[in-house]
Amino acid sequence: MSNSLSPPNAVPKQSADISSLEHRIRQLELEKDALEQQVRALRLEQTQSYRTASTTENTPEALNRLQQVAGLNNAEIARYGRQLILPEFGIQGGSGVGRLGIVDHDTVDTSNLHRQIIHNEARQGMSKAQSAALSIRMLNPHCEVVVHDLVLDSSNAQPIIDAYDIIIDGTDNVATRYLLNDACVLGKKPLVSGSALRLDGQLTVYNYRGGPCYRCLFPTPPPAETVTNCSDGGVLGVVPGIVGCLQALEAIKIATGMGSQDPPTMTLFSANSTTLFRTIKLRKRKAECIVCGDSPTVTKLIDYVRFCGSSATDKTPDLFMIPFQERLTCEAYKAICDSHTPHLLLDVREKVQYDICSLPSSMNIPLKHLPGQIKLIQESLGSGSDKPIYIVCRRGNDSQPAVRILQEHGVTAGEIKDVVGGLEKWTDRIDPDFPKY
Ligand SMILES: Nc1ncnc2c1ncn2[C@@H]1O[C@H](COP(=O)(O)OP(=O)(O)OP(=O)(O)O)[C@@H](O)[C@H]1O
Repeated sequence: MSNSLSPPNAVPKQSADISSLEHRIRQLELEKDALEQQVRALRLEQTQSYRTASTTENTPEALNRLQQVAGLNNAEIARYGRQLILPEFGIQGGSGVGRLGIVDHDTVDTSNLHRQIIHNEARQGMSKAQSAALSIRMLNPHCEVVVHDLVLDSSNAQPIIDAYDIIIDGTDNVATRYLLNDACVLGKKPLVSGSALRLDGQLTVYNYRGGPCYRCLFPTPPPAETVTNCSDGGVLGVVPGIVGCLQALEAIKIATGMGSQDPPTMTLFSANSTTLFRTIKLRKRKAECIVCGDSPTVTKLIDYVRFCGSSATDKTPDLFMIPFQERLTCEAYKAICDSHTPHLLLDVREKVQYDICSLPSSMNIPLKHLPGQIKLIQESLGSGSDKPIYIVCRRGNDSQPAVRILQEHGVTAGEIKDVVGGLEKWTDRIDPDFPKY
């Protein structure tokens, strides 16, 4: 006998199952909202109790108690006093970060000094991780700093990530960003991610309190040739400083239990905009994300250089698109110039870089404009010409796709080759007076 509340026509079993599951999901979502509200209320209570505790903290007894509870000595209390008396920090918040780990494989370069103020003039050529550790110890000899002077990759990342509570990403390549994301999801660590380019910066906290991970936002890596870093695109010195301070702030808030942005947010900074900051709300890809979603398929670290099709270091690219023997060394190009062999030298850097310095008789067409300028190139060469085209860029990265673009557009030339190592190698090997920037 049918229930009087049932619809007149019986619903097929599968649809009934789906709708009851959907009903259950809605119930669970309501329960989740209620629990999140409870957590927020408890956090508020906690902050208020810190506040009450710290109102009595000006007495010697209270300072003694603070010293015992937080394990701080008098010198540290004197040093951090201004922060300890903040109601939002109180005793627990004041006890600081126990251990800082620094990962970097690179050495300090002159071009780093306008923005990476943890290094200085005298440290050029020194390991960046060592130099940063030195500066931190000079600021506070009690701080424990661990130096990881290495390229972080899938063979070594997980144990390093697992040894820390919060991970801060300031790297400059997508392969390492995906690596860090996956290692943080697998190791259940919040990832405070920051980036800066030209006049703009970005800040996001990933994988924190059920929020999205980097792959929720960027499920697939961008094509390698569309990614620009500071060395190619430039950066205003203060911008990474602003982003770095925001990253430090989020890390401190997470460490002290104040919590991070809620709901999860991407903060965009633009030195060129009148408001400077704007924010975008982020959502987790609950079902679809292959790392942090409902049915993850990435359960261990993969080869991120292959996955992204781009190198994890911008100094020694290890993914050449064109085999070395099909390219031209600086020495070979110098010989061509010395023998006055007719050719077209194409410089595919951005115009601002070309204006800083360029090789004689070169023609400047930035890589991104190349497909639209094929006719001009062919005209400069003379149609049906067997004159060769040589292509140069800053470091020998952009010149490779440029060769491919000309080949794909059917440019007829004697040969089309690019110069290995670009103008940087030209300075190192051929002309030390040619500016390096
Ligand atoms: N996989 C990695 N392992 C270790 N360090 C990394 C890794 N990927 C990036 N880094 C480091 O991240 C830092 C990023 O800093 P930044 O973007 O200013 O680039 P840079 O290499 O210092 O400068 P430039 O690109 O202008 O030469 C660099 O010091 C780089 O060595």
